[in-house]
Amino acid sequence: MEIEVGSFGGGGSPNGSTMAEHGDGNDGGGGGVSMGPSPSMKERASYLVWQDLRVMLPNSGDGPTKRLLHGLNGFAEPGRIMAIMGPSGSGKSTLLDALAGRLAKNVVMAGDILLNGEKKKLSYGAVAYVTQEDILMGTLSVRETITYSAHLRLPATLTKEEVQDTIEGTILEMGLEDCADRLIGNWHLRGISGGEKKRLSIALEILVRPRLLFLDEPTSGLDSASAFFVVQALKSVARDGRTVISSIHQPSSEVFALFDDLFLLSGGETVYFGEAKEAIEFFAESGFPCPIKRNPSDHFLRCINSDFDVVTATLKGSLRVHEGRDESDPFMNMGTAQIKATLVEKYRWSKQAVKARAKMKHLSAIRGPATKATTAGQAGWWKQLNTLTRRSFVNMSRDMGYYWLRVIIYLVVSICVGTIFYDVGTSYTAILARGACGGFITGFMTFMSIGSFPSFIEDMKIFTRERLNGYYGVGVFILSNFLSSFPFLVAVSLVTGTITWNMVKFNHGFSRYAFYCLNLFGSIAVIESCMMIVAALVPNFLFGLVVGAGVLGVMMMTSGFFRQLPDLPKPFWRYPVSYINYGSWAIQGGYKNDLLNLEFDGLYPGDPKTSGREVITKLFRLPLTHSKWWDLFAIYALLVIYRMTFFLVLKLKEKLLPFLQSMYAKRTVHRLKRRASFIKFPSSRRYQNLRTLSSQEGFSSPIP
Ligand SMILES: Nc1ncnc2c1ncn2[C@@H]1O[C@H](COP(=O)(O)OP(=O)(O)OP(=O)(O)O)[C@@H](O)[C@H]1O
Repeated sequence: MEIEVGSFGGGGSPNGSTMAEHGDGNDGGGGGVSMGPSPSMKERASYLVWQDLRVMLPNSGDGPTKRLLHGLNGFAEPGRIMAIMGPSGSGKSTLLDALAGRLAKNVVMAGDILLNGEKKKLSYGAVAYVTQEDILMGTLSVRETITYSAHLRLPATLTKEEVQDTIEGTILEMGLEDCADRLIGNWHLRGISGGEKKRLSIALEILVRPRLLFLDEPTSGLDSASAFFVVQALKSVARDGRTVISSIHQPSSEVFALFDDLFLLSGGETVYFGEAKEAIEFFAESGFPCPIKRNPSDHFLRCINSDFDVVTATLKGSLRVHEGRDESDPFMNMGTAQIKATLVEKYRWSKQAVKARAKMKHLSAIRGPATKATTAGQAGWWKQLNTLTRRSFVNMSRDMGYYWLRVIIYLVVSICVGTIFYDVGTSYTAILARGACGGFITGFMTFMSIGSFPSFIEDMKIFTRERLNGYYGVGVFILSNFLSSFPFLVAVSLVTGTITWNMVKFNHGFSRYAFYCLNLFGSIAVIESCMMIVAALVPNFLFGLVVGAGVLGVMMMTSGFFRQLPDLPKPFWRYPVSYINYGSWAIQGGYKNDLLNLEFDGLYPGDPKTSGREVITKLFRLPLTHSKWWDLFAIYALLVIYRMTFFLVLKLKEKLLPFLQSMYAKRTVHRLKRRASFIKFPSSRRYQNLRTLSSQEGFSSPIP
């Protein structure tokens, strides 16, 4: 039997707990009276059912496969909010990630996930996911953050007023009106509180009214009042007809009372799944009643957290425990492993499990609107580019560490260079001085771009979060990043170029000055791109800095200043490294720009003058077969190539890793299947061992 979404309000559910009938969980117009969900709720309704969901960590060797989730069954309904609870390491995040299609690449998933009756794996942009860490731009205010997000994701067909209404409505819904105009805050700006940040993270995800909302421990690190506020806000999101699933760690009793459903996990197994308020009854019936004054969630976790075994074992030897020992306390007489095993077994035959199985069967037959990406590609490409560029520019201009600090340092170092090489002249010794000064400016001064690395890392974090939620494409991000940084790079190049040019008194003429600044700009822009690639590949602050510095060091050494280009070892260093190194082109172009029509004094008075041409070809051993403009062109071509490489790196990270993941998964499954077929007709000697192995790996075994 197939049932249309929304057609169940009249009591088609086996246990009568459909969305329309949860008085506290819907606002379908009836305030708890069974009037059925509103049309908009019907459109948004998402029923998620998971059957025999297993997640395994395959062992590449012959060791056993670690099972992270053991054949879990469950469902989530619109209008309700579900808590996934369990001790640390019990598999909460793994379950959440499996349902949201965000599992790590190194694990294998089996089983079915049905969304409105259709078997599918949710992926990028299909659902909203709020991560544990709040990844936000600290330089923006709450309203600005939501506004930029709205312009990035809301359909272009909406009018300005409608967009504004959505923004203000979301701010109100998440209770952010008091802090709407405050900055979020970063290392040098005091900003909003942790609870407000979390509500802002949720606001960003509910902006486009997703049908399914996943949250990974949204209350961690918050005090009880903030945690209550956050979950209360989630409850109102669910009441709007959305399906909300959240992992949660040790909620207070007030917070726990807000959840409609509870999925209790221990060691990847279901300890309890059903209505949250029935869990107390289940535990009591299983022989582990919750003491009157204890927070139910604390009690549940106390029962199944094996870490307590260690604590109890330690305390058992101490006087305190002997004196106050209560033999009737099950925790003193049973280990948590035993309690957990009892609960898992009892749950299997409990009335809650029977009810859940019937409900799953019913929900699996529901057919609703197909799930499409909630967010991706809704705003037009140009609008996304415009919005991202503006947002990134505002961030760069407000973040002291992004460019301003660098502009100041460039200014100071330029003055230092200008005073050290002041009016360098055309004496014999000036040949070396001009070469060294040019080498320093194109080599070391551009090296200082590494100072932006921490900001790049932050940018990459925001990109990753937004990309995973399907906000925009890789190309838009890369282009907007370059466009927003453009004015700052121009400023840095002009400041450095103007000061050093005038103080050192390089070869005069406006076109030479323009070339000098363009050379500097191109070099800095290439280094920025190079650093972005490093930030994408090594998204760790310290390692990234080390790798970035190493790459730039190699570029400096192969630019032709420390070791002349013809002397570089031909394989590798000369070809191709020096050719893909902006520095070698920058130095060649810079020397041609400065030296070509100059004449230098001889070593001793009366010695013939040395032409700039001779200096370039004989002393610096650089070819004059192409003009300085070709050198400049090569730098800008490298800039395009580096940006394209950045694009490819991001794309490969996004596409290649899942591909390798599925290849690896297939290989592992194939290996396990081969073993399973091998045990079809086992010799009696091996029978018992293989049976154990097969059941350990979680694959249905042909062995009876
Ligand atoms: N991608 C992975 N690779 C290796 N091990 C993993 C992976 N994902 C999860 N695990 C392991 O699976 C177990 C469950 O991890 P998970 O993060 O789901 O637990 P959790 O209940 O969310 O814990 P916490 O509350 O501490 O976040 C842990 O032992 C963890 O080390």
